[in-house]
Amino acid sequence: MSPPPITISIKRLDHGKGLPLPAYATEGAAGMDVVAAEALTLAPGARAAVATGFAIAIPHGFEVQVRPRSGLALKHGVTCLNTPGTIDSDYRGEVKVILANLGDEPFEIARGDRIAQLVPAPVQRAMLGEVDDLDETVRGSGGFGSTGR
Ligand SMILES: O=c1ccn([C@H]2C[C@H](O)[C@@H](COP(=O)(O)OP(=O)(O)OP(=O)(O)O)O2)c(=O)[nH]1
Ligand SMILES: [Mg+2]
Repeated sequence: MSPPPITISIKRLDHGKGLPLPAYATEGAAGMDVVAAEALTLAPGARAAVATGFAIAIPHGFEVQVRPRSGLALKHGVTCLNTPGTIDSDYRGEVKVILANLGDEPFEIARGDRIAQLVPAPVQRAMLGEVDDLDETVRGSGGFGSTGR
């Protein structure tokens, strides 16, 4: 059983009027698909912060992750460069999707195209306890492939 849904306030900006709000495509979808509020062409190797036409207020203690769509990644090499993007609960500006074209062809985005998905998540905060020595482990400082392929 998943926890009960949280309510995220959403405000359409002027250039977002007439666009569908983010929505789950299927009953079991984890992410709400979000559409572009502007048309643009992403050249190979280019990146852009794509307008969505809305702003949100996330309840304290939660974030919203902006994740790529696998279809765009596999078919066109188009992904969210900063994946997963982080929308802070205190951010009130326009939500943007930072898309990068890692493919070989220019990628055309039309207003209304689904470009990413939004996944809310609880935020675990931490306090830092500064020490002179950390406890010892078998791994120690081994990392970055130290256990083999
Ligand atoms: O994909 C993204 C990532 C971020 N943001 C917005 C919301 C987020 O709350 C804010 C800051 O994001 P982040 O903390 O990742 O960027 P930063 O470079 O650390 O900027 P800041 O100094 O404003 O925190 O930018 C988006 O609209 N889309
Ligand atoms: Mg930040």
